[in-house]
Amino acid sequence: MDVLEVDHPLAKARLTTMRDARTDSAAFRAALHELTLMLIYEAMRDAPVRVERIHTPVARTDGYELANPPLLVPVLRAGLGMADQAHKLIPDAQMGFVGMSRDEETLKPTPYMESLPESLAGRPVFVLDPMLATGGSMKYTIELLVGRGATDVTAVCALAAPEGIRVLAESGLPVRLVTASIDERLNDSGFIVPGLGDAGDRQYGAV
Ligand SMILES: O=P(O)(O)OC[C@H]1O[C@H](OP(=O)(O)OP(=O)(O)O)[C@H](O)[C@@H]1O
Ligand SMILES: O=c1cc[nH]c(=O)[nH]1
Ligand SMILES: [Mg+2]
Repeated sequence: MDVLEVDHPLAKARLTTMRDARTDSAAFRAALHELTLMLIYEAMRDAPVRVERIHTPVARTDGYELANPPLLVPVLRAGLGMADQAHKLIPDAQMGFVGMSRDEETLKPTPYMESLPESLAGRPVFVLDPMLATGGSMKYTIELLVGRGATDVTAVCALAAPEGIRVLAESGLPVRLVTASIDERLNDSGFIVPGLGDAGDRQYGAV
């Protein structure tokens, strides 16, 4: 599996804000918004473009537009904090939604919502979720997408644990990962270490 760790001072600075336990919800959301722009920018680096001739006020030149914009799929709740920013960079993208909540005892994902186009054949898909921990939620989401014909999935995550990366790599699913950091490990409660805590709670409050 291809893994791109976006190792950039600006990404590190936003991630530091998100990690810091003193950061309040508003500042956490703002940092995630800005980090998302950076992750999507890197994730789109090799996206195919269509070339067309245009006129500037001065001369004719080549113009470029995305040949096949990805479907954006935020995983609720925490992925919602990445959705608008990804859409800002890729305004032509369609958006689907998956709702998933991890059982904090078993660490298994419990899906509660799914709103996706019927066929994803031939369409790249970007799954937006700040956290890849055990990998259970992401694997479940990608299986849903593959069930609808997706063959080209990018998981866009602020943080990833080695355990979750291994689960995706060994799944054989057609996925690559773009993340701002591969952290050390999971703790006994399934939280990423050093991590940033619960990404949903830190944005929206504890449920
Ligand atoms: O890799 P995993 O072990 O499956 O954990 C990662 C999942 O946990 C978090 O969601 P959570 O279940 O806390 O839901 P929330 O976004 O509503 O807070 C996170 O946003 C991922 O979806
Ligand atoms: O560290 C973690 C692990 C799973 N989900 C989160 O929000 N944070
Ligand atoms: Mg949560």
